[in-house]
Amino acid sequence: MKPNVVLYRKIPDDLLAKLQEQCQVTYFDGINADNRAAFIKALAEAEGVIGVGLQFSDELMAAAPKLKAVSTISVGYDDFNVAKLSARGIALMHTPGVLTETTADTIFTLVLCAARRITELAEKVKQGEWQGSIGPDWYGSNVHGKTIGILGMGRIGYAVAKRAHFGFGMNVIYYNRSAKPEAEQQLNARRCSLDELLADADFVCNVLPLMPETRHIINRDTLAKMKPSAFFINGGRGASVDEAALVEALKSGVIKGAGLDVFETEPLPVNSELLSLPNVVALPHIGSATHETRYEMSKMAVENLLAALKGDLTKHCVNPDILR
Ligand SMILES: NC(=O)c1ccc[n+]([C@@H]2O[C@H](COP(=O)([O-])OP(=O)(O)OC[C@H]3O[C@@H](n4cnc5c(N)ncnc54)[C@H](O)[C@@H]3O)[C@@H](O)[C@H]2O)c1
Ligand SMILES: O=C(O)[C@H](O)CO
Repeated sequence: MKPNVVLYRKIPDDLLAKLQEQCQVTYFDGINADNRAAFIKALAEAEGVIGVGLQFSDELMAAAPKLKAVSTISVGYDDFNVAKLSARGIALMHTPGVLTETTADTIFTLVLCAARRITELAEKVKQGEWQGSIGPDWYGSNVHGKTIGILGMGRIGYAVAKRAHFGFGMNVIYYNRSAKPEAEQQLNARRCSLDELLADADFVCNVLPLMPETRHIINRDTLAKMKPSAFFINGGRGASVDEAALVEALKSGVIKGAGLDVFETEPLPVNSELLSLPNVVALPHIGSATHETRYEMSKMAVENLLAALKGDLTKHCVNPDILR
């Protein structure tokens, strides 16, 4: 008999067909207040779950007693409690690698947009405010030749650093749990302490995964250690930043500006003070959001789930130890 699977995010038709060939699929086009009860009901028979953008709470875990595998269509897996999944022998699969270069493109776009005030000034042009030759009040800051500090020199951190080093002649420093010899050899990157990075970087660029140690790693104290001319770029997770402290730092000139793809609450509430600050570039969590990359992520997530339901955890499994 085909295993029951609950899909809670739209995926391309050919990938849905592939999933349906091997599984009995119950599909939800995202979970909201109207369909949550039906979703919870469907979880009762689910051996597999696949989707993204939903906190997989204790309530949802309890509603899924037959669950064997969860496949998130993302590389970040902070929506899941890995220890609790592992304790129940449930495999957690994710999509590393396929989104690395696209996400690095987005993050570097934020570096450029924040430094050169691209969205702010483009808006002024549209509003008819470009009435003469521009002066220093519309100038930005150089990117080339500056120092970029990468928080989290993993796959995406390295891809950002590669762009900075080869494309913009930037000096690369990084803060990471372990040393990254490839970055040191290929990009002349230097590993340093968090404090050192904050003091030296012209662009502090967060690509750390969200976990207890990285929650609010950017806060009032760490922001105060940055240069007043520096920019903070967030391409990791919103909750790595104390947003109230960031707003304060941006308003009071503790730092110069920010480029943000992720936020503590998403979608970013329309009354967020961040939206009223001219020195903030805010994007709607589009790190990996290209047609090509989102297709590859869905494909990998479907393949991951099918493999995990057959007991194959050799690829893209966060907790393969459950087999021991
Ligand atoms: N904005 C987006 O759309 C988007 C897209 C993809 C990924 N992301 C985020 O980026 C994160 C990184 O993705 P990746 O593929 O580069 O992951 P990765 O695992 O390759 O890299 C993470 C790096 O952080 C380091 N690290 C982890 N915890 C640390 C700690 N406490 N202190 C210091 N270093 C630590 C790891 O050693 C690793 O080198 C994801 O977890 C996700 O949250 C965001
Ligand atoms: O972690 C990821 O893959 C991105 O944030 C997309 O959700």
